Amino acid sequence: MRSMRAGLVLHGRLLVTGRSLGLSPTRPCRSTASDSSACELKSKLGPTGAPSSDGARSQPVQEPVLSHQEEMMVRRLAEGLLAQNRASLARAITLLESRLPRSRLVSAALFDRLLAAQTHGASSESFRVGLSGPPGVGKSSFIEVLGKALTDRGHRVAVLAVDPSSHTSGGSLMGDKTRMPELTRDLRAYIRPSPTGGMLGGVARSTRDTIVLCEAAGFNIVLVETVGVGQSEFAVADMVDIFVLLIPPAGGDELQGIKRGIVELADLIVVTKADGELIVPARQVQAEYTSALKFLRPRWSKWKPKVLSVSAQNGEGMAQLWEKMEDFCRLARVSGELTVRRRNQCVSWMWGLVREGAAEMLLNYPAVRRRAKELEQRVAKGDLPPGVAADTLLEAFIGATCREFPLMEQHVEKPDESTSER
Ligand SMILES: Nc1nc2c(ncn2[C@@H]2O[C@H](COP(=O)(O)OP(=O)(O)OP(=O)(O)O)[C@@H](O)[C@H]2O)c(=O)[nH]1
Repeated sequence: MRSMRAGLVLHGRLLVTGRSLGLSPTRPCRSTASDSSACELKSKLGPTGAPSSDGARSQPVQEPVLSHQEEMMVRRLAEGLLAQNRASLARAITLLESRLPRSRLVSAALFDRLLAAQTHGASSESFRVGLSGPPGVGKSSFIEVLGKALTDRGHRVAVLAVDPSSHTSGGSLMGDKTRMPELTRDLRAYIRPSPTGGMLGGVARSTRDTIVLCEAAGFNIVLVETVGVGQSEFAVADMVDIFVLLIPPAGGDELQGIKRGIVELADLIVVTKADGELIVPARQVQAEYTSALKFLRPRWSKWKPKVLSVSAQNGEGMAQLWEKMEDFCRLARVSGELTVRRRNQCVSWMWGLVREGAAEMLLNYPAVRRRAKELEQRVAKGDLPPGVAADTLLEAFIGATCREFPLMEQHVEKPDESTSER
């Protein structure tokens, strides 16, 4: 606790802005050893934004107290979510995606309430599936068929579509409901595009929290779909239980638009469109990947990545694929590795947000921003080693915060080593 306080004093701005962003003061995280989902509910806030991106000064400290209206909103949303009401889920996600400080405050309170209702117990039963593949590989057709098969078996399926290109192309291609017409009409399914503003690795920071909200609303299978753009696949792989890479039935990674390193992250590789004339090339690609995987170090003690081929057009291979996914889920649960993976993901997500928030905060000081430009140029020319430039920039940041909060300097305490970042 002491070290945490020191951190807050040292970065006085964090204290101020963290509060204005609605870091809930009410309760410490009550995560149990058996389930990291409580922490997921609790660690839902994105990076801080003060001073605001336009360089404006941060708001004065404001007590994160909800108005009566906001309290009512939180209660209604929580009740709606727990009653598996889709409209409440949609509203809760919209609230979560908002970057307005009050909205963050309200959504933090909502997560608090869900935590209090012990909904995290339910999410430990959920299964989070990441799906990625190059454009045109057949993701929507695949999800439509798999999703329908799952809802027919009684599962409740949420599909979160992350399209990192949507903020530049102006619209969310992946959110287009015509892509999965049957699943869109299915009352046991819920499809939602994830916006990409304020991205972490190309994935909306709210995507991860949206998974938790969907689980609270009773969706026991969450499919997170991403197109292979930027670093989005890597970010998605780090927020799911199983990561499935879809590959088209054509040779060569580059030809297929598959990024280096992504194959290593796949727990399952699925060659799509294995029908008609494409059966033979699909089987060839399957064989190529099967032998390539032999040389990779498995990420799980009880699971070796597998390669399958399927056709969304005629349904061939889809049942076997789901069987494999279930095998994976069972093994990962029984071995306890799933719990460990989720916990590690929470921690790494937290640090990712801290890094992103700290960089944002740092650059919001005009003086630091100016210094950064100058240092960048010197580093680019080779006049200054990057490490020295980074230290100089951090010093400029500390100088700026100390100038702003002169009393803070006197209170700077040595951070407790046991809790410092690894
Ligand atoms: N033969 C065959 N074609 C398929 C199959 N699945 C998808 N396709 C075709 O492949 C094309 C792309 O399919 P989509 O499902 O839209 O692929 P996607 O990866 O979602 O594409 P984006 O929306 O561009 O990311 C379409 O013309 C589909 O008809 C399949 O199982 N067999």
